Amino acid sequence: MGHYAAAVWDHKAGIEITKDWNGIDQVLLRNPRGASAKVSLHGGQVVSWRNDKGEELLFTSNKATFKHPKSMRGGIQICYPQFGDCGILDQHGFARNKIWVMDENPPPLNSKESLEKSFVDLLLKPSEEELKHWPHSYELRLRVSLTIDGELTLTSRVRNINGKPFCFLFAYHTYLSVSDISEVRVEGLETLDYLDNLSKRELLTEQCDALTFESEMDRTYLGSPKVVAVLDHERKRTYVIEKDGLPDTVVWNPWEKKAKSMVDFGDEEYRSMLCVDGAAIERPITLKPGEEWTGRLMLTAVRSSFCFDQLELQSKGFF
Ligand SMILES: O=P(O)(O)OC[C@H]1O[C@@H](O)[C@H](O)[C@@H](O)[C@@H]1O
Repeated sequence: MGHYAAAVWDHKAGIEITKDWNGIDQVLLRNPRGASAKVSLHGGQVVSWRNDKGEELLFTSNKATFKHPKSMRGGIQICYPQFGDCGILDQHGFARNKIWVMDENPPPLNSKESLEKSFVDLLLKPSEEELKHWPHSYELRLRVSLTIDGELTLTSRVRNINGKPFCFLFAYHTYLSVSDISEVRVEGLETLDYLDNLSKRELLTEQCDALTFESEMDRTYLGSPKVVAVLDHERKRTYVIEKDGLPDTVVWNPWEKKAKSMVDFGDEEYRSMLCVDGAAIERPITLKPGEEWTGRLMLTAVRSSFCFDQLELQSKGFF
């Protein structure tokens, strides 16, 4: 890291503001090695994450619509304050459909945080109109940062501004780009209990050594470990997904039949994506007035070969 002086590469130096097709601001984060990430004020959604070779690591559907207020199919969506359809709000809550605001003078989140990353802070607060539907005063601060190694970190802080205690669920709905779903294996979820969302959230226990995919899957793994790995053999790439404050992991692939029923998703696109979401779903988070919650997701994409990925995962503390 030595020769990238903090003064040359601070969080502002690596930032560019662009507009999307609807004129809504997007923030492009870049690092000196050529990796990048793009975050939209529409939904606070990460719409792109590229490595230093310019390869896109997140999936976006070719049929995705970029029309406010509908969220875009792909990237990383913020699901808050509801996950799925269990609640009074629209599926996955309202955060992914709102226009967020960029904080021009973001505070330091903690003293240990290095400036040698480019980052942006987006804010979401309820309007008077929104308080009629969900009467809780909150501030949601999302920090998206990109390091010199191309690691992408999303840190969300929810604060109860005043009033009464409230509860919420949260998920980083993360669409990973994969070569072919039949070549993919997820490690770290073996032996865990999960809710099967395809059979009325029935509680089951994972029996397989590693997850592989042959049909539709929609599961919430409970009390999952801090690190989960998604291995893509054909592309020789391993995604390492690390999380804090997010006890659950959702794994979703719509497969053929559901893909055909989704208007903003191609019939065959289920082959090239997999959603693995760090989440807090089983136990709602409760905040008393003035309290704050933090949930963090760190994504790394490493080159893997049969032996090498063992070493990489080891160095990440996976084994
Ligand atoms: O179509 P949406 O609202 O973006 O949701 C997509 C999927 O998101 C997943 O996280 C859920 O587990 C699935 O049940 C859901 O179908």
